[in-house]
Amino acid sequence: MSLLSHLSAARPDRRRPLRIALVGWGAIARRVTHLLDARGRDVVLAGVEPDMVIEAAGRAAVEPWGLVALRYAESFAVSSTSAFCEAGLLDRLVAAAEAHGSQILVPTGALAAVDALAAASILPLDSVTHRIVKPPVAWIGTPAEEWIDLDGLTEATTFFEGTAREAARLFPANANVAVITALAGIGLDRTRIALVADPRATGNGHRLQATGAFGTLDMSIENQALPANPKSSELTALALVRIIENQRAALAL
Ligand SMILES: NC(=O)C1=CN([C@@H]2O[C@H](COP(=O)(O)OP(=O)(O)OC[C@H]3O[C@@H](n4cnc5c(N)ncnc54)[C@H](OP(=O)(O)O)[C@@H]3O)[C@@H](O)[C@H]2O)C=CC1
Ligand SMILES: O=C([O-])CC(=O)C(=O)O
Repeated sequence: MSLLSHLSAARPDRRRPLRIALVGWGAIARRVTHLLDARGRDVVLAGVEPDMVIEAAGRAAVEPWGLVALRYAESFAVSSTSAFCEAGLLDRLVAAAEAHGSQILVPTGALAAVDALAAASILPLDSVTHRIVKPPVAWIGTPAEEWIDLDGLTEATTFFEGTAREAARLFPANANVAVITALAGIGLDRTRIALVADPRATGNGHRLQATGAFGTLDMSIENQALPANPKSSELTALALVRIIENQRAALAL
């Protein structure tokens, strides 16, 4: 076999439909399935032998499903990135990916400018801050309920300031993005997070600011929430669709 034909036999055939398996059947998974269906791309939901396993379930699902997925599939995409605030969990998944030649994918989720932050982190970064603003309804069922009067708020109120690790530990359903910021930039313990309840907010807002040798970054995004879950943004589902479609695209963006 010539070197060229050997190389071409080794790479995945992107003309073959992508077989995906979804873990979780909530707001994000349903929206992703609907969008993929509506766009008519060559993606097949597969119960067995998937190429890609996509977690859109919850923190508890990440390690058990990740370990199985990384053994049998090419890639495992994680939505509940707050799981990575648990010491050692990400290391165990990375070890599994290395052992089996598979890959952990961290979709950009509800966030923008993650690519720029990750590129910027090749040179030293001085600071990274991330402010998450959501309407009071999105903070129901979280510790915010005990710290502030969510029903009686008349103005935007910051109820948490701390590290990305602590934000993800305390707010698993609202601060997955804090971990994405941290992984792209300066880590869970140096990334500063502010969490805000704003009675005037109509969606979920993120402001990411970073300084370093690359220059400065200041990104704001106002996301529509998913109707089925006000804690989760539409962009999270869209980012998953993008990463899924990119697996087979001739032009990946
Ligand atoms: N990375 C990011 O930017 C973002 C990440 N997220 C995260 O993505 C995940 C999915 O969000 P969303 O769809 O809105 O959440 P939903 O609550 O709408 O849906 C979660 C689904 O996962 C199922 N589920 C929960 N735990 C497990 C488990 N251990 N194993 C298998 N299935 C499980 C639930 O089943 P049942 O109903 O039976 O409990 C439900 O079907 C959440 O963890 C959320 O925090 C959300 C927004 C942004
Ligand atoms: O959807 C969002 O805006 C962010 C979110 O819930 C999360 O990171 O968990």
